[in-house]
Amino acid sequence: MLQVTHVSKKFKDADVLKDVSLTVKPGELIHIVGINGSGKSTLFKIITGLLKADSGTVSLDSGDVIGALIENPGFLEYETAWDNLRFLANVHHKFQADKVKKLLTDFDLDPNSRQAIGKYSIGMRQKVGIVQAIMEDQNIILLDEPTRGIDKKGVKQFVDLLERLKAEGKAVVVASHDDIPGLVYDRTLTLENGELK
Ligand SMILES: Nc1ncnc2c1ncn2[C@@H]1O[C@H](COP(=O)(O)OP(=O)(O)OP(=O)(O)O)[C@@H](O)[C@H]1O
Repeated sequence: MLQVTHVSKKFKDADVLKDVSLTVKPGELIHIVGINGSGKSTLFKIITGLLKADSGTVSLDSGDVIGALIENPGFLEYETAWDNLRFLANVHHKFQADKVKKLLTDFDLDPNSRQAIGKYSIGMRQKVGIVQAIMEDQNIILLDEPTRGIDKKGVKQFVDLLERLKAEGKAVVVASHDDIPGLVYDRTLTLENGELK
């Protein structure tokens, strides 16, 4: 279980997050809606430890592992999607080839492609970014504008994927500025003027 308690963050004089609290339980699918610049990425960066909050806490249960797609996923541009995913998972000694193959194929990406990821379209990169956020059986998954650049068929595949994750008891938080067609959430919260309600 993820618990964000009274988190605040300022950049210079701007209050980006003001006393934000959020609890995410296993199997929950949560939507955080907010316009560009409302602080969605900042919140995810604080949850993952990339940024430090000015005050407040983030806590996880023992055994919780966070997977995240934040902003534009960074990859080794001259390497293939497969080699990028293998590299990332090997950092944790957890590369599951069969699983990665299935996740890529489910998104109409070719696991055997020799194309460098630098030549992928934005939507294709997003798909690989989503795969890296879940391929190690992470149980708390944070996805920032996950469907950016993804076509209609890919969005449907994404919705199916989230339903499967939910059925497996994974918690997913999707941050986006608009609705993702077909996606039904357990809860929708709005991030506005630094407040999450
Ligand atoms: N490192 C930083 N230093 C200064 N200001 C920052 C920094 N990171 C973010 N900001 C500012 O904080 C605000 C929130 O940014 P953030 O990226 O969290 O918004 P967002 O909701 O994710 O936006 P988008 O939907 O455009 O990705 C913005 O005004 C941004 O300019």
